[in-house]
Formats: sequence, structure tokens, C-alpha cells
Amino acid sequence: MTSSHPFWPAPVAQALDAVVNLPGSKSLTNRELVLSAIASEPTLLVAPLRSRDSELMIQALRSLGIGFEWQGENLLVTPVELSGPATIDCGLAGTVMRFVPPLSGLAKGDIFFDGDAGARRRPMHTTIESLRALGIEVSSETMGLPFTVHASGSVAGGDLEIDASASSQFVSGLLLVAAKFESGLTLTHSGQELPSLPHIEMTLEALRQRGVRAFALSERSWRVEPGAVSGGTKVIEPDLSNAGPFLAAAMVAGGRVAIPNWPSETTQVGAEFERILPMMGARVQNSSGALVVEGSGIIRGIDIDLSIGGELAPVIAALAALGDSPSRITGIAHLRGHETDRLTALSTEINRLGGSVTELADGLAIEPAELHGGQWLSYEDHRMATAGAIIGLKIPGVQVENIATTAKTMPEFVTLWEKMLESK
Ligand SMILES: O=C(O)C1=C[C@@H](OP(=O)(O)O)[C@@H](O)[C@H](O)C1
Ligand SMILES: C=C(OP(=O)(O)O)C(=O)O
Repeated sequence: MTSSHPFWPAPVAQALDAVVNLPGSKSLTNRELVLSAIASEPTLLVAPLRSRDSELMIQALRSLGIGFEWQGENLLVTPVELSGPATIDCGLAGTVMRFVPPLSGLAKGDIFFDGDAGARRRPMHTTIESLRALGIEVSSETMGLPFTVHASGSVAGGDLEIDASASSQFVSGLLLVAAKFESGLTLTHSGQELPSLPHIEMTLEALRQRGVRAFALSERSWRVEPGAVSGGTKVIEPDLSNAGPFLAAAMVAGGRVAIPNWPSETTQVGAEFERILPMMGARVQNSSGALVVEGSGIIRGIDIDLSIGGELAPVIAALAALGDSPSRITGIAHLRGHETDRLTALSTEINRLGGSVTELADGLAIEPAELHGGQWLSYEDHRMATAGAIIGLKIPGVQVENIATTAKTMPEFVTLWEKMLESK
């Protein structure tokens, strides 16, 4: 296997007993950054995520004029009238490429968007079509990145119908800034599947927390009223999707892992681990505000539709590859448009280690198999890299390519992982 990136020898472990404090949620941080940019007063973000995706969002907003000041772990965001021209690097961040273009429609001038080579392959047509339907001029040769938004400083808003079957982020990006459209927005999804519904609920809830009237009209239609967006202080919850690899570690290695500050109420889909992991044999309990997962090293297969939380799939697939009975993970066709085609990537890499995975049109079928060590490619995908680390806990000799790609949402992954393995 050739790769320009180094390979990380994934450590094997047994009988864990660790407490892991996780950094802030990517999805909450990048929503609060956008809302802070259109607020009528400054916002103090308490413990936001600091990672590649959030730095890209900060840089994007800064280039539209927004002020940022770090105060220790917290970030003070000072809104101003948005202005172009600007060049926005989306990296590989779905939240930047789908949330910032609708926001940029409120600026004045030409705003050029581009990103990593992998970003140019991610679906963007719905964002571009939405902006055009809202009367915002967009130049694009490919209906993907790169493209330029020619912004006039105001958006009328009104009624809009879109196809968000490739990503819920098309919906969230529009709803997040719709309070600043002259008539607000009534948005309807007219495509087939609509993935990641909890992420849309997260968007509505973040708007309501800032005094905006935002609500669902049906499962596929939403309304945001025009009005002021408040600032104030926003505490960012830990990233529950990024908790996944650590919770899975307790199941694979055996022992227990506790994640403190697990919110009792949240819109994060990572909270679903509390429901899903017991189906695969874990004991899960909430103890003094921490989520504690205990495992025996024996993992049961699972049959699950993960359409509500596709970003959880790499963790579930890694566990299933170590399971003692077959698994089917369905409802996740849209994962082919994530950081990489995750269905192909997961099946290729698990099978390279001796696994038995078949790609389905909308998911994966995973049979029990005797795995062996070998190289695990990560495709610039943070969740592919952490999936390799999970399998490597049990299978000696797994070498994860480009573990540094975890910096997309968790630059401290290796440090936290190694500390988790030491603390027993
Ligand atoms: O809005 C968000 O913060 C996200 C929505 C989801 O996107 P998709 O609906 O494209 O899966 C999720 O997978 C992604 O990690 C974050
Ligand atoms: C799909 C993901 O990211 P993005 O926000 O780039 O879409 C993810 O983090 O699993």
C-alpha cells in the first residue's frame, strides 16, 4: 500500500477503566458561530470546539468582517454588517460549504468558495439551486465547488422547495440565516429520503434559543420568521458523535469508559449511542452526569436503520466487524457523499483486514470473520481513521493511515486515546 501519509500503529488494549473528557460539538459550534455572525449583539461561546472544521468556519466569517477574540477557552464573537469580496476555504467541512453560502447572500460583493479536492466531490447542487431560486446570483461551472456567490446585501426570502436527500445540511444552512431574510423562509423538502432529522431539529432549537420563531410545519417543511437573533452566552456541549470511538473502546477491549458532562437533554444524534450500544452487548448507564459504558469484549451483531445519524455509522460498522453475529446497517446511502464514499471505504478497509462486508445500495451487510492486522486507509476522513483505531484495539498490527486527519473535528484524538489506554 502506498500513501504519502504516515501510518499509526493502533494500540491493542484490554480491560479499560477510563474517564475521557471530550472537546465541544462540531455541529453545535459551527451553528453557534453562524448565528453569532448574524446576531444583533456579541455572543460569548463557552468551550467551543477548536478543530480544523471550526477554524475554517471562523476564518470564513472573519473574511466577511466578523470579529473574534479568544478569551482562554471561550470565544467572543462580535457581529458586523457582512461584506465582501471574500475567498472562503471550506476545507472538507460540510458545515462550512453548506452553511456559509446562504449567509454570504446577506453580504455585498463577490464571495468565492472552494475547498479540498475531496470537497469538490461532495454534493453542492442543492445549495447552488436554492440560492438561485432565492434570487441570489451564483456562478458555477460544475454545480459543485468551486463557485462564486454574487451577493447584493439582502435576500427577500419567502417560499422555497428543495431536494435535500443528499444532505440535511442543505436545510440547516438555509434555516440558520432565514431570520435575516426580509420575509423569513418557508422551506419544503420535496425529494425522497431526508437524512439526519435530528440535525435539523438542532438547527431549529439553536434558532429558538436565540429568540427566533422557528418551527417544523411537518416532517419535511419548516418556517423561520424574520426577526432579531440574540447574542449572549452559549455553552457548547461535548461532541457526542466523537464520544463514539471511546464508548466503543470499552466494548472492544472490555472494561469501562466514562464520558463526563453527558447532557441530560440534547439535540445531538450522538446521544443515540445510549440506545444503540446496549443492542450490541454493552451495559450503559448515566451516573452523576457521565455516560458510562461497560463491555465484555464480546460484541453482538445489529440490524439498524441509521438514517437519523449517518455520522455514527463508522463506529457501528467497526464494532460490527468485530461482532459474533451478522449485522446490517441501512438507510445511509447519503454516506457516499460524506468526506469520502464511506460505504465503499468501510467495506474496502474491513475486507482488507480479512472481514466479510458487502455494500448495499443504502448501507452495509457485515458477516462475522476472523480479522488480521494490516494497513487501514482513512481517505482524509476523520471517522474512517477512528474506525481503524477501534478495530486495532482488538486486532494486533492494524496500521491506520493519516491518523492526523482526526484534526477535522478532534485534533486531540491520539492523546485522548493513548491516555484512555494508560488509565487503568
Ligand atoms: O448539520 C450538521 O452539523 C451535520 C449534519 C449531518 O450531515 P448529513 O445530513 O449530510 O449526513 C451529519 O452527518 C454531519 O456530520 C453534521
Ligand atoms: C459527515 C460529516 O462531516 P461534515 O460536517 O463535513 O458533513 C461527519 O463529521 O461525519
